[in-house]
Amino acid sequence: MAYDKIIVPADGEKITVNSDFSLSVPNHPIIPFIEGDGIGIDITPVMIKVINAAVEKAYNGERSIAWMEIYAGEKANNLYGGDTWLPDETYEAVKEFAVSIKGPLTTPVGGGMRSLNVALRQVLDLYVCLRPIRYYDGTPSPLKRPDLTNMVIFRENSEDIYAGIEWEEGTDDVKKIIDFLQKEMGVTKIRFPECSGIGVKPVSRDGTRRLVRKALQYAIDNDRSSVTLVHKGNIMKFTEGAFKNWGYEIAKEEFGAVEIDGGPWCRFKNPKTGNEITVKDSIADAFLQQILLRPAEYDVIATLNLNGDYVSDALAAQVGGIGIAPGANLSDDVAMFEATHGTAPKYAGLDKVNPGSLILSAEMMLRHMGWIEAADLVVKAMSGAIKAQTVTYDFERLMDDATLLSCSAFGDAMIDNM
Ligand SMILES: NC(=O)C1=CN([C@@H]2O[C@H](COP(=O)(O)OP(=O)(O)OC[C@H]3O[C@@H](n4cnc5c(N)ncnc54)[C@H](OP(=O)(O)O)[C@@H]3O)[C@@H](O)[C@H]2O)C=CC1
Ligand SMILES: O=C(O)CCC(=O)C(=O)O
Ligand SMILES: [Mg+2]
Repeated sequence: MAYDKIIVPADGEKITVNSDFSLSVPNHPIIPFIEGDGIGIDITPVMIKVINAAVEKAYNGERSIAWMEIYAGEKANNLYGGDTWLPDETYEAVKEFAVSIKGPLTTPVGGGMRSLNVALRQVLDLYVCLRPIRYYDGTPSPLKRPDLTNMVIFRENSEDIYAGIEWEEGTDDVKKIIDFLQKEMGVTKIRFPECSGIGVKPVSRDGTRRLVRKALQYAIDNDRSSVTLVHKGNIMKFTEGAFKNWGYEIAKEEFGAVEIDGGPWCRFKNPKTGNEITVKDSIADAFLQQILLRPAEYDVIATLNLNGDYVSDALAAQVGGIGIAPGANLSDDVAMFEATHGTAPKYAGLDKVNPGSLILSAEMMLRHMGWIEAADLVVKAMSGAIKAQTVTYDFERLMDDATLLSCSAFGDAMIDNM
């Protein structure tokens, strides 16, 4: 495809996706990246420097990444003009090059444009938001035993209230919807119909099944002991409650799970290891206290979009905060990696924040590409820098004798620890 503002590096090659969705990764793959708004300007260059160092060290120069900048958010609007926050060619590049990484993008609250982050996920149908949560020794945490938190979140990424179907209070449209609900659907429980906004929450059987299928398969491939379906199905019966039912349904239908003690919990044998995998569920409010009090009882988590958003930041806090919380947005053939945190605007351009979340997202990207040796070096570097207590402000303020580093100096400390 011919691009307008995107410059495709001449010294790189495309990653291709095979018919079984495995990747063919050349030695010099082109990886598109979005710098991101706010602290994107601080963390993205540091991520690139650390990843380049890990790849160079792991493969002695035989492999390298050809980074290709693509645009979204403020930078896209400045470059393309005409209110272009997410150019079509950005979507095209993410699809064409199969593996990419992005910094955070700003979303205004209460009005203005809808989330660019969500748009990327929905337009490209990146239906899994994968967010692993693990503890690095020496990281400051509010828990006595943060090492017991080791979970992997599968957050549904394409539906739920993130579909953005809502009508603003006071508009003709919301009046029409409220009229319809009252007159045609027999709804009597809108407490203040004259001054309500209305939102719609679509949750589907197909959307749930494809997400839970990925979570169950992940548990098999990684020899994990349980998958917990997190929902608020006691209140939202036909969306969150249905998510729970459809989750159990696919575990039984496709993975051969059988109910334990009359259900609904069920269990199946991991076909690769012979170990048991328990499929269980938890109501979201209780789950949020369970993960603090009994984290060891939870492993792989499958949940809806909004719950997954809340649970991601909450779990990240247990093991050091969103400064080191990585993630990926995945379809069957496209992978876009991104940090769990946002643009943290008050810190933008200060060379202050923790680049760890984006660097660990890139670590997931290397693993996805099969560049395991480089990924392992990134993990070693992160562990080493934290153990040496050479850390950014977010950790330093919670540690006794740590050395405070800037964002870029932390990247250098990681490289020193490879
Ligand atoms: N995927 C994405 O692109 C996302 C985008 N957003 C968007 O980002 C904007 C800001 O959102 P906001 O709610 O403030 O959430 P943020 O995640 O941007 O920041 C909240 C707080 O988290 C801490 N934090 C965030 N990033 C880091 C980091 N790299 N290192 C250390 N600490 C960090 C800071 O805490 P402290 O103040 O204690 O130092 C910060 O004030 C909004 O427009 C939102 O929509 C939000 C989430 C994801
Ligand atoms: O899109 C946004 O602005 C917020 C997204 C978010 O919080 C997340 O993906 O965790
Ligand atoms: Mg979030």
